[in-house]
Amino acid sequence: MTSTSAARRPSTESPTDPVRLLRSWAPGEGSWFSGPRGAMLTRGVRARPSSADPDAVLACLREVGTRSGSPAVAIGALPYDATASAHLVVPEHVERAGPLGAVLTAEQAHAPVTGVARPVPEPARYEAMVAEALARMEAGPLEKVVLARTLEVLADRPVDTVPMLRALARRDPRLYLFAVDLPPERTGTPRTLLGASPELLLAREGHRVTVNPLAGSAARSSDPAEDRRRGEALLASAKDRHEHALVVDDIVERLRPLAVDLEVPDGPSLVATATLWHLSTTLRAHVAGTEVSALHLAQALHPTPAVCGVPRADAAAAIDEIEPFDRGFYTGTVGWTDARGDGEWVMALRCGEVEGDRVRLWAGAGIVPASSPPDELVETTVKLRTLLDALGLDEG
Ligand SMILES: C=C(O[C@H]1C=CC=C(C(=O)O)[C@@H]1O)C(=O)O
Repeated sequence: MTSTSAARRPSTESPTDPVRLLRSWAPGEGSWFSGPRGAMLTRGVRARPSSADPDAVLACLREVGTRSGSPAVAIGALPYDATASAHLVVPEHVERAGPLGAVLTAEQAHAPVTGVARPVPEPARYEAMVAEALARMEAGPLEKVVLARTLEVLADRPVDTVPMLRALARRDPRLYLFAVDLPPERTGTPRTLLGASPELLLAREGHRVTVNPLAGSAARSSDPAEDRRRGEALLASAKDRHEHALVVDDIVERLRPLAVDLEVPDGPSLVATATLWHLSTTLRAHVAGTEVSALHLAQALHPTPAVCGVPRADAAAAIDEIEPFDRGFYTGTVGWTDARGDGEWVMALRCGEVEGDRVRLWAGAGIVPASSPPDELVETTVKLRTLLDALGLDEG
């Protein structure tokens, strides 16, 4: 563990206005995380855990807590590839508030970003990637794989992440909104991972554990009757229910050795974001003691088949071989964990990495034998809109 100056005292955690809190987020100064359980703004760096190993993080949090006399939190992001470097910090200040709710609707839209967005791979190549995954499924043990594509945006000026986060909050404040400073990669330019994810990997509150996988998606419609029809069709779709069940089964198998009283609903239900319907299952369980922290549980589940596939090793190999880019933190997990073992970790989806005038956006789709390449391309295009709209860019 490395420590930085403790010149500023940590704030005590007090109830506060979530909108005021959101408006005080500034890139380079700390991180933002919010969802249905509340919002968190952090500032400064008190310590950096030496690794993302959950025991090392818990030990670091307990040491910082003892030294500072107040409960410590670690916040950050873990990459898709568990062998790549995680980014976790123990902030100097943590301020919490209730959920954002529908409170930013009156806020002014910001000036759109202008620039060019280059798809990597090209859309036709993405369809070929899906076709290749389908061929692998016919030939071998692969049952499901999530394949992604990216948009590389080059803006005509440095991109301001403050209005982007506010735009995400305005559009759908109930999602998991995050903005995490990442260590600079090129020429010291600050990097921010920013997103509006609908998917909770795991929350631990005391002994209670909640897991909420999503898999199976359909684009929404502006016509209410058609919108409802699409939601109902998704709920009835054998292809999407299968894609979803593979995720739930994998989570149940990995959670069972770590938790008790596991409750698994009989079937999925529908949830909606501004652009998509998803199949959703909320699983609940209990864990004993603080030794199995939210971070332990998140790492035990990650990467679920909502972002990787089944069997995991075959899907990971297919992703490695078929996708022409490094996922970085996309399809990793973003969140926080504290010294009591509580925490929330969400899937890093509907997100982008902003670095000066460059933004990289990602979106993926779960491929199962009944998938069709053009439909999966459309699904990724709809998913990319979340961040494109936050940027104010038309391309997609
Ligand atoms: C991989 C993504 O979504 C996952 C989460 C929800 C639904 C999904 C789907 O229907 O394919 C994906 O598994 C993404 O948004 O980039």
